[in-house]
Amino acid sequence: MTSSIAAIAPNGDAGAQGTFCDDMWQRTADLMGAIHDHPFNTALGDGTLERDRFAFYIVQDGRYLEAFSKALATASTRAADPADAAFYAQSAHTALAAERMLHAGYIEEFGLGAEDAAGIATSPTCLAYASFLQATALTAPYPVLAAAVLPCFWIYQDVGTALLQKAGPEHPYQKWISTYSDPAFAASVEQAKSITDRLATTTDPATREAMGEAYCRAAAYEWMFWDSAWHRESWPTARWLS
Ligand SMILES: Cc1ncc(C[n+]2csc(CCO)c2C)c(N)n1
Repeated sequence: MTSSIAAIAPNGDAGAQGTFCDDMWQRTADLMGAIHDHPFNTALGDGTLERDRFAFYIVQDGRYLEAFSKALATASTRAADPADAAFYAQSAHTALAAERMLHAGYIEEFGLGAEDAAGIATSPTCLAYASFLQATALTAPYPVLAAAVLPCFWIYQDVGTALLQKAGPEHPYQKWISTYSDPAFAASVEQAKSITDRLATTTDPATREAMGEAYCRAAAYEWMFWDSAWHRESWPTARWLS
């Protein structure tokens, strides 16, 4: 099964039998395998991930979370259903409050001061993913925005629960793993999925197709985000302009 964006069937035909989420899970099956097998995640799982790589990831992720939280806040303002609006507003808060607390703990543990972190440029991949989400939030139909934010929830739960199977209590990145394998987080993933499924069934075929593209694009960015942290991605232009 290919997971390329080009493989999305016109008018979402491939998903005619299943829910939108089932359809997306199938289309991204190969990509999900690559995310689980990525050296960043295998090293994160067996506890051998170098601190510098994790620190780079944490700093980039802090920037990502600021942008992602704004995209969620925008989803809240655009949701017609008050329960959906409350869910996205709550998630916008969680992204900044709970997850950034996790980040602040690691930044302190790594001895990275605010100035050290400020000296690390936002990576091309982090900026691209954040910009994609914010552009989608402001210019795409609301169901497309719901699809674009879904991989962030769903993929982290999938990776977090897989890592939990491998990690013992003494694991160096235990707090990160517990955040994303927590049953309370699983409940929020279910809610994000059910909102998106409902929107997919009530929207027109062209919008449903655009939802599929947005989901796949965001899922691709999730792989790229791990990969950019593994390589500590920098700007190729950094020697001329910093
Ligand atoms: C690149 C990247 N993708 C997804 C997450 C996970 N995440 C970020 S905000 C949020 C929803 C509200 O808590 C979730 C699940 C992350 N940290 N970094």
